[in-house]
Amino acid sequence: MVKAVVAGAAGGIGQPLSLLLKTCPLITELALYDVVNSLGVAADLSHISTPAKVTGYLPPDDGGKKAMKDADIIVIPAGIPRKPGMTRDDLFNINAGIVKGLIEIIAEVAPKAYILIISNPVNSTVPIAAEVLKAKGVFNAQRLFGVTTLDIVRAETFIAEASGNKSVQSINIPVIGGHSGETIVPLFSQAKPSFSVDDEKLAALVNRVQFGGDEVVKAKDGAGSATLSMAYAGFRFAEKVLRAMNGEKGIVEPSFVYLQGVPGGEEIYKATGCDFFSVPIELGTNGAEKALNPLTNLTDKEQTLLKACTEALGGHIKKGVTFANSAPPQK
Ligand SMILES: NC(=O)c1ccc[n+]([C@@H]2O[C@H](COP(=O)([O-])OP(=O)(O)OC[C@H]3O[C@@H](n4cnc5c(N)ncnc54)[C@H](O)[C@@H]3O)[C@@H](O)[C@H]2O)c1
Ligand SMILES: O=C(O)C[C@H](O)C(=O)O
Repeated sequence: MVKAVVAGAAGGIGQPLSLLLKTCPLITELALYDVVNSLGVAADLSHISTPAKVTGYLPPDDGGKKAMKDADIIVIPAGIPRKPGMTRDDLFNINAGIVKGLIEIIAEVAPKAYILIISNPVNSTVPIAAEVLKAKGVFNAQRLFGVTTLDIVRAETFIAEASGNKSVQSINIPVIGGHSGETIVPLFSQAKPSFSVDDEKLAALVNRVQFGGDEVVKAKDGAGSATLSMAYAGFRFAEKVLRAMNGEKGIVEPSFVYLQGVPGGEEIYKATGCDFFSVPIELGTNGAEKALNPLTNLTDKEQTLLKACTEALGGHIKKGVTFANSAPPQK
């Protein structure tokens, strides 16, 4: 029996993500929580002929607690998205409180759940979640993930386009660091299969992965940010976590984790000085079982990207930690 929850299920990401989760045979119960419209989304999805039993919850009568009670995996895309001209950090003032409130509920009613955070700014919301769970005495770094899969999905797509590789799904590329602008570090030198483009094209590819989110925000012109590609990416990561929970071996995907709480993460922490960092993670029945070190054999250009990443990321992490430890409990 596997209970999955989407918190923010009625939103632009939440709806297609819930649809994809409803199609996943590994899930037996799918609880949809939102402050609006979740009952309608749940009724709609409940007619689909797949095993997961779908239920919807709103805040009244402790709906959040009921939705998340004893969940095995909780995916969080709750919060406001960017409009043109905004940075992800501009979302902090609203989304920090939303994530803090949801994690407070999870700490109480589903302390063992795997938590996958999509809400931006991921570089700060994941540290907020960790601090809240620590304060409640239920933090398990192996079960807390910032979802950075969209950066990997973009890198795979853009390489396939640039190199003319027709089998995009065979491409593997680590993207490490954080999830915003210069904190996103695609390691094209470690792409499999390897590929080669001139320096100018490589710089353009790096830039496109780092600022791919802006491309969508601009095209949507005030109507939000990436939702469909994010739902795909969020499902891809959640499904890998579920398959690993189910005993499948050899599943690796980068994710933004608390390095010192994941085996193998300590040496990456020492090299970057960042408590939280996205690196390839080996997933298993205990969640993040091993952080794989991608920092050996970086090219000079990647070293430069890494320096810019760690300089910015440290501040984002600190902002989240400070907020978590100073804001009062959320209602
Ligand atoms: N990690 C990534 O790669 C990535 C990619 C795309 C978007 N995002 C982020 O995901 C978030 C959601 O984006 P979206 O386009 O789906 O936004 P959206 O506004 O369409 O949906 C957000 C949903 O969250 C709900 N919500 C708000 N407060 C809530 C609460 N306390 N509890 C439960 N639900 C609540 C809203 O009612 C809404 O339905 C944004 O912060 C966005 O920046 C992250
Ligand atoms: O760009 C955004 O604000 C949403 C998301 O983080 C993305 O990368 O598409």
